[in-house]
Amino acid sequence: MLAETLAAIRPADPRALAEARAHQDRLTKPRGSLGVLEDVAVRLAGAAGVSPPPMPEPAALAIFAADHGVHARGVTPWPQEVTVQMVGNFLAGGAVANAFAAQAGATVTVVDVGVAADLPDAPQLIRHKIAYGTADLSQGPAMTVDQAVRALEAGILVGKELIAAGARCLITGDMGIANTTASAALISAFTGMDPAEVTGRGTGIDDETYERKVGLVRSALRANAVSDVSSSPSEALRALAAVGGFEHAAIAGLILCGAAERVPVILDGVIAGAAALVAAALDPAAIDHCVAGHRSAEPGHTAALAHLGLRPLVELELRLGEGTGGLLAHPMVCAAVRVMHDVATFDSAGVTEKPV
Ligand SMILES: O=C(O)c1ccc[n+]([C@@H]2O[C@H](COP(=O)([O-])O)[C@@H](O)[C@H]2O)c1
Ligand SMILES: Cc1cc2nc[nH]c2cc1C
Repeated sequence: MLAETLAAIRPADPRALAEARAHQDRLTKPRGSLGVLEDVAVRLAGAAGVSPPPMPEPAALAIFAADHGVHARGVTPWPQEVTVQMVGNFLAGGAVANAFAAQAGATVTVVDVGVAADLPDAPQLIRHKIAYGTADLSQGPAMTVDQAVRALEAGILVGKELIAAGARCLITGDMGIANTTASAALISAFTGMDPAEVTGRGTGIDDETYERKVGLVRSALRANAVSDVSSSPSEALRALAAVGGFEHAAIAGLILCGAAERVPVILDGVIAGAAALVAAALDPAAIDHCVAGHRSAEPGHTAALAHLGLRPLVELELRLGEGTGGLLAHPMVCAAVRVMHDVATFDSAGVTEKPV
C-alpha cells in the first residue's frame, strides 16, 4: 500500500498555480494585500490541480498516540501512563484538541499505533497498535523497518477512511510522552543539524534533564549509524525505524495519503514537522500538499520547517501537540480559499484598477 500511495503522488499542478495567481491579481484588493494568505490559496490550487481549489472543509483531526522506550532514560518529567490517560481524555472530549476541534468544526479521531497499554473500545478510537511502545532508540533501532512500514500504512489507511467519510482537509495530531526526543533525533537525522540545535525542552524540563536528552539524541544517531538518510527511500525508512516513533511513521503516512488523494494536510508542531521530513524523503512532492499550521516553541520545529521550505501560519509559542496548532490554522486556510470563490473581480464589481 505504501508503494501504491507513493506512485499516486503528483507535485503541484503548474497550470492551476498560474491560474490561481492570476485570479488573485484580478480580485478587488491591491495586489498582494492578503500577504501569505494569497500564497496559501495558490498553494491549495496547485495541490488540488484546479483553481479555485475546493473549500478545505470539513476537516478531520487524527491524533496518533504511541509510547517510547527512551522514556525510561528520564527525558521528560511526565509518567508514561499520561499517554493512555490523555487518549481517554480525547475520547471523552475533555482535551484542548477537542475544544479547538469544536471551534473549527473538525471531527476528532484517535488512533492507537503503539500505546503501552490496552484501550477499551470507543467510537472515535481506531486500533492499529504495532507494539506496546518502541524500543529505546539510544541503544539501537526503536522499531524494525517492517514495524515502521506498518505504522506508515496505518496512517495511510486512516487518511483514506477519513476522506471516504467526507473530510476535505486532514489535520495531523499526536500524543506520546517522550516523543519530542524521537522528534529531535529524526530532525537531526534528516536535516544534518547537530542534536544540540534541534533538541528542545518538550513539556518542560530542567537543565540537567535537557543535557541528558541532548546526549541521548546523540547516542541514538551514533548507535544506529544514521547518516545520509535522504539518499534513498530505503535509507529514509531505516532512519525512521531507527530513531522515530510509531506516531511519526503514521503521521508521515497520513501526509502521503493526503498528497496521493489531493486532500490538503495541515501540519501541527514538532512531531508533525519531523514526520513531514520523513514523507519528503520518500517523495518531496508530498510537501506541495501540506500547509504548516503553526511554529512550535521547540527549536527543532523551526529547523524542520526551514528544511521543508514551509512558512507557518500561526506563531503563538504553543508546545502542546495533539493537533492544536493545526486546528487553529484551519479557519485561516478556509478564509484564504473562500476569497478565491467569493470575492468580486475589478471587472465584475466595476471597481477601477490602479493605473499601470
Ligand atoms: O507539538 C509540539 O511542538 C510539542 C512540543 C512539546 C510537547 N508536545 C507534546 O508533549 C508530549 C511530548 O513531550 P515530552 O517532553 O514528553 O517529550 C507529546 O504528547 C507531545 O504531543 C508537543
Ligand atoms: C497533560 C499533557 C497533555 C498533553 N497533550 C499532548 N501532550 C501532552 C502532555 C501532557 C503532559
